[in-house]
Formats: sequence, C-alpha cells, structure tokens
Amino acid sequence: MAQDEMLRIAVPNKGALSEAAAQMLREAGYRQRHDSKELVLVDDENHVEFYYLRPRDIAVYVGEGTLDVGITGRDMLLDSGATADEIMALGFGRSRFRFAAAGASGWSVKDLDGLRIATSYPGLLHAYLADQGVQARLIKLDGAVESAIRLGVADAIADVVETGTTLKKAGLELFGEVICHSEGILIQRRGEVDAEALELLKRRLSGVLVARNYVMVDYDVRADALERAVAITPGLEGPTVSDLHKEGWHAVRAMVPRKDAQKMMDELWSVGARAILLTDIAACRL
Ligand SMILES: Nc1ncnc2c1ncn2[C@@H]1O[C@H](COP(=O)(O)OP(=O)(O)OP(=O)(O)O)[C@@H](O)[C@H]1O
Ligand SMILES: O=P(O)(O)OC[C@H]1O[C@H](OP(=O)(O)OP(=O)(O)O)[C@H](O)[C@@H]1O
Ligand SMILES: [Mg+2]
Repeated sequence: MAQDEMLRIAVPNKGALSEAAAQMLREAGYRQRHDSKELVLVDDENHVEFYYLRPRDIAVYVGEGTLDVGITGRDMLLDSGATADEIMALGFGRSRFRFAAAGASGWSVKDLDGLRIATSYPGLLHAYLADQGVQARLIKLDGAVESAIRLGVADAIADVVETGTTLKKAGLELFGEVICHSEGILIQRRGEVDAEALELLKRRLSGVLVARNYVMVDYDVRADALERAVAITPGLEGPTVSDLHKEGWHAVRAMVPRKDAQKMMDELWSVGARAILLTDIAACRL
C-alpha cells in the first residue's frame, strides 16, 4: 500500500455484528454512515475508507482483494478458508457454534457418522468432522437452519447459538463439545499493509475495549491501611497514591476491571477505605 493511500476497512453492512461494529468504530473516533444503503464512507480526517459488505464476504474481500483489514465473526473467517489473519478480538457478537438435534442430549460427535447435518458453515464443519474422523453428509442452507430437521432435510444441525432460544423453540437439544467460540474480530490481509495506519486503528480499538472493560476507582485511606487497600486495587502499572490534606491519610486512584468493581468496593470498605468513588473511562490509550 502506497504512503498516500488510505487504510481500507471492511465493516458488516447487516446482521448481528453490523450495529455493534459501527458503534465501536464511532467510539474510536471514526466517522460512520448514517444511511444503511451507503456502500462506502470516506473518513478524510482519519485517512481511512470504510466499505460496507456482507459479514460472510468480508474475509474473502480481505483475503483475496485490496481491502487491508475488516471486522467479521471468527466463525465466518474460519468457514471461509480465506488467507486473512485474526489480529484482535473485539468483545461483541459472542456466540458458540454447536451441534443440535431432537432428543440428542446423550449423543456425541461420533454418532453423526453416516447422518445428514444441515449448516450455513460447511467449511468450518467439514474441517471439524475431518479432524474427528467422522463421515457425514453436509446439507448447506442459508439460514433458519433450526427448521431443517423438522422439515426432513437433515438429522442434525450445526449452527450459531447465543441464548439458545431459537434451538429451544425448534425443540432441539445441544450435544458434543463447542465447535467454535466466536466473537467479532479484526482481520488483516496477509502481505503489505500500511503499518502506521493499522497501528493507529488497533490502538484506538484497544482504547475502546479498555474504556468498556475498566473503571476508575478513587478512595481515601489511612496510612496504616494503605498497603492492604493497594493490594485490592493494584491497577495496571501501579496505583497513583497522593497525600490527602489531612494528617495520616492518602488518596488512591487505580483502574480496575468493571466486572469486579462492586466486590472490590466492599473489600476496600472493610479495610477502612472511605469516599470510594467509581468513574467511567470515556476513552483511553494505554
Ligand atoms: N444471535 C446472535 N448473537 C451473537 N452473534 C451472532 C448471532 N447470530 C449471528 N451471530 C454472529 O454474527 C456473525 C454474522 O452472522 P449473521 O447472522 O449476522 O450473518 P448472516 O447469517 O450471514 O446474515 P443474516 O442472518 O442477516 O442473513 C457470525 O459471526 C455469527 O456467529
Ligand atoms: O441462540 P439464539 O439467541 O436464539 O441466537 C441464535 C440464532 O441467531 C442467528 O440467527 P439469525 O437471526 O441470524 O437468522 P439466520 O439463521 O437466518 O441467520 C443464528 O443463526 C441462530 O439461529
Ligand atoms: Mg444469521
């Protein structure tokens, strides 16, 4: 890619990843389209171009074409067999790719030998079955795979599961191990990509992930309890400790994982910390 060219980024135009991907890019400071019919959006200020494509096609465009990077699902990258690499997990669009059938709770993958399996992910499924030494007939469907058994085209299915609601409605049960843990990922073309522009994109996306996953905690604590409190909130590098304008007291500030924050505040309280405040992080570069 020449120096004066823009970084070209593929973004899902519809489906489960589309809104979350656009939202993450917006939070990272990039412009995003307002009209869902828009195919391309140029963000001059950030020197990038966004191409809105079907999530399933993104790995193909990035692997075979002139797009430098893209956002898609890990299951879709693996299914495509495209020569693109996962470079960052983005934490949204989490799902599992699993087997299901009617009355199948005791089944294992070996029971699929000789059966028909419906799926929208034949590449991913074929690789898994080959690895397991199971021979089955794959029935390729575009979607609504959960109906395939009832409608007589398959004996089992392999499909995306999030809450399990769709499976339950179809009267199907999960079996076998999880074939793939998927989420939205950033993928990169093999070969030359403008390293500086890509580093900037990755740093910005990591910043969004940190801002989403961490909060800032501030508290006051007596000098004799400082070490115990700091052990609860070690921060990323180390907490900031400053003097409070009150003899024998310190003020402490540290980043902590959002999911642990409430429990950690209780622990701080029990070692004597007071004025414990949690604040959201709007953006960050670590
Ligand atoms: N209900 C869901 N929850 C979380 N992730 C999901 C869900 N459904 C699909 N995904 C994930 O989103 C990605 C794209 O799937 P999606 O269903 O949007 O594409 P599609 O089936 O080709 O499109 P469409 O369903 O619009 O025809 C995949 O990585 C998939 O694992
Ligand atoms: O476990 P759940 O929360 O029920 O979600 C899983 C369902 O969501 C997706 O379907 P989608 O709406 O994309 O339709 P599709 O089957 O036509 O792709 C996926 O293919 C499953 O059917
Ligand atoms: Mg779908």
